[in-house]
Amino acid sequence: MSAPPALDLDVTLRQGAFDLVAQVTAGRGLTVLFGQSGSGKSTLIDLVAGLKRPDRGRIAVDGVPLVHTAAGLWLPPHRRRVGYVFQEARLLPHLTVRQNLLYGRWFARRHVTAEAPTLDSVTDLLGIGPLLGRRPAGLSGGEKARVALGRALLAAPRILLMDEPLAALDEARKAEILPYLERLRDHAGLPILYVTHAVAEVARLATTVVMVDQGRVRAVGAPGTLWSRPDLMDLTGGAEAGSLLDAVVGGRTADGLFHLDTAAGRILVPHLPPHLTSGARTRLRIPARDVLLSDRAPQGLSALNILPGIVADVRDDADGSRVVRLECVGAPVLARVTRTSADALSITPGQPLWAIVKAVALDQGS
Ligand SMILES: Nc1ncnc2c1ncn2[C@@H]1O[C@H](COP(=O)(O)OP(=O)(O)OP(=O)(O)O)[C@@H](O)[C@H]1O
Repeated sequence: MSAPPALDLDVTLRQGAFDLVAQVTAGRGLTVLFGQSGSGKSTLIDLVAGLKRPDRGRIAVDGVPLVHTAAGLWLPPHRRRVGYVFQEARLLPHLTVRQNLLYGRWFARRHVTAEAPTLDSVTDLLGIGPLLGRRPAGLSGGEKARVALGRALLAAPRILLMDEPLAALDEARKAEILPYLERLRDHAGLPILYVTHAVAEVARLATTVVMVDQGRVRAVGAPGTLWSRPDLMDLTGGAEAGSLLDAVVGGRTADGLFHLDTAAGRILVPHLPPHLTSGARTRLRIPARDVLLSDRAPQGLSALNILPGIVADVRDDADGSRVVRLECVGAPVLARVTRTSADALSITPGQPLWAIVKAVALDQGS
């Protein structure tokens, strides 16, 4: 028998004028709930945590039912074994970091198994050993966030819920936390449901994305797939929209450029953040407005990255431009061009074109 999904949710809820009808099945790894303000992301998290009750439906985590309205089942929050990390750390100010961490463990005392994380393993994973004797008031925002994460992990949850955990931090603190979130995703063996508005966090962290729109789930899939769908551009970023490509860091060219191998072809970049060494996996963003199109193989251009492809979709965008989805070998690349340029190339599905990539964004890590 195959393992049950990490999260299986099928609920309806009416709160005030807002109507939520959602079905979400998430596997392991980190699932991002992405959508505009007021679309229902926090409500979904609160339903899993038990802070809200659905009018109808069921929620199960790792095959364990938490809610099943038809069967009269509703587990209260403290019996769900769900770890919730809020935007603000909510540490207990009179306790040291060690005592705050063990406070999380105290709640889990009845279900701590041999596999449950220990104080040492969590301290190592999050790099908070040097903070153990300190009190929250003296910690930076990033340090507090890591302690709050540690406390949630020590409660041995079945799933970790994170509602915009980085929103209150400045860019430097965000960059400090992101590598720990990656380690958590890759090594803690715990499904994570993560709310964010930030495409940079999706690019860096998401295994799967659930697009939430006005109380409905509009699409579910890998970030690269969803960010290349022109029909989702109203949610994926409008003018800022672009493709997300999975990449593996390769070697360097004779003149010092770094290779990034993607399914769409090899991309060359002049710089890489230091944590991206050969063999590392990353995701790069190619803004659609930074892609030019040509109907013949460009010659004598200074651009480094030219990807051949076939037009899969072309549509008008609200701002008067045209968005073209090009299938480049094994991955799609979006280009935003003016209608005049699109007409000059008479772009139609099936046509071969070359994408000239002017800029590639790599999210900086530590
Ligand atoms: N207790 C409540 N009573 C009535 N309406 C509510 C209640 N809680 C939330 N809402 C409404 O439900 C909708 C969804 O809210 P929710 O907080 O889930 O959105 P969100 O996608 O998380 O938004 P944001 O990104 O701004 O945090 C909003 O229109 C909100 O005003």
